[in-house]
Amino acid sequence: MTIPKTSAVIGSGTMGPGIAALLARYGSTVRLNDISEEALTRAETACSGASAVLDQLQIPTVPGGSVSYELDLTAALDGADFVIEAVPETIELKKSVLAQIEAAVATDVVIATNTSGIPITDMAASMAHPERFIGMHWSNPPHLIPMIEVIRGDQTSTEVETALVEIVRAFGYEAVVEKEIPGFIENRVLYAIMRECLSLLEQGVATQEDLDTCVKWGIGYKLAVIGPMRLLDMAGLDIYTSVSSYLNPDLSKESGISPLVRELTEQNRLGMKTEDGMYPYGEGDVAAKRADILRGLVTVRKALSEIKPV
Ligand SMILES: NC(=O)c1ccc[n+]([C@@H]2O[C@H](COP(=O)([O-])OP(=O)(O)OC[C@H]3O[C@@H](n4cnc5c(N)ncnc54)[C@H](O)[C@@H]3O)[C@@H](O)[C@H]2O)c1
Ligand SMILES: Cc1ncc(CO)c(C(=O)O)c1O
Repeated sequence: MTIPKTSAVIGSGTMGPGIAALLARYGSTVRLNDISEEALTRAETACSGASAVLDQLQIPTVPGGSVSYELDLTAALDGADFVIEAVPETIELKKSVLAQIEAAVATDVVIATNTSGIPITDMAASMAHPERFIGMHWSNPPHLIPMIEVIRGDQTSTEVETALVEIVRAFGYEAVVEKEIPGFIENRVLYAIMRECLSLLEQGVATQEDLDTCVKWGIGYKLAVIGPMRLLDMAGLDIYTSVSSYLNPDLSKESGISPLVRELTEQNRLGMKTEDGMYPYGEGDVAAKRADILRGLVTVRKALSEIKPV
């Protein structure tokens, strides 16, 4: 299966609209569903914005694609060849939505979940046809970040995995999770980085600004061109052995929530969504930062697409 003729995206919050816009760009007829009419209204603006970004990336429009906004789940799923679930990250809700989806589609329709890290096998436990269920973990913003993790559950069929990899390759890069583990690959690496950064901040080793500068212009810049495994070869495994022998025992072993994040969350200082978090945001700052982030991601994506993979 390359790009499915008819797709349904269930959940139209942060992730759903960008996913829908990308599938439509590649020619799929997409129905975007949500329980909230307000979310669907916002989604129209979000999809237009995502489509404009795809224009900036000069992603060609495959004829026939579209996004429609459907409050009724059954109508959204009617005739769908492919379904992506993108509702909030609680397994109980996801299981409930998956049951509703299964009741409305043919038994061979591939159902993918955009979960950030809940084991696929656990989610599939209550499904009638778990063989057609698979993890498809997009990264935010989904229409810009071309890497998508593909995660089998214990009962996911090989055919479904192959079909999903083919879909991802039509517009991006797949990273196949060979052994199911919470957080898969991307978020385990990201959360290890976040844990260490938060630990350094809490210890007073660095400020937010210097942490961001160090990671962006030191590690992030380098890792955008050289993956960590290639970097090991470039640095030399002997260097890694020497440094990790004293450094690994000293890295953060925080197994709970960062005390600083817990404190900020309890104060409802959640970040851009509350205009205060790791950084304060004045009037208009959030919209400006989001625009700067999009511009930066487009510029870097264009540059990366012009270099020979290392
Ligand atoms: N936000 C991210 O950075 C990100 C990145 C990758 C993956 N994810 C994962 O994607 C999923 C969605 O995340 P999000 O950030 O878009 O969440 P979100 O809270 O922004 O959006 C979820 C949407 O689902 C809707 N919804 C709730 N119950 C529903 C139902 N029964 N049927 C239909 N819609 C329903 C909500 O109204 C909301 O609009 C989660 O599993 C999350 O972990 C999030
Ligand atoms: C902090 C954080 N947590 C989860 C995800 C995706 O599952 C992201 C992301 O996609 O950027 C993230 O930043």
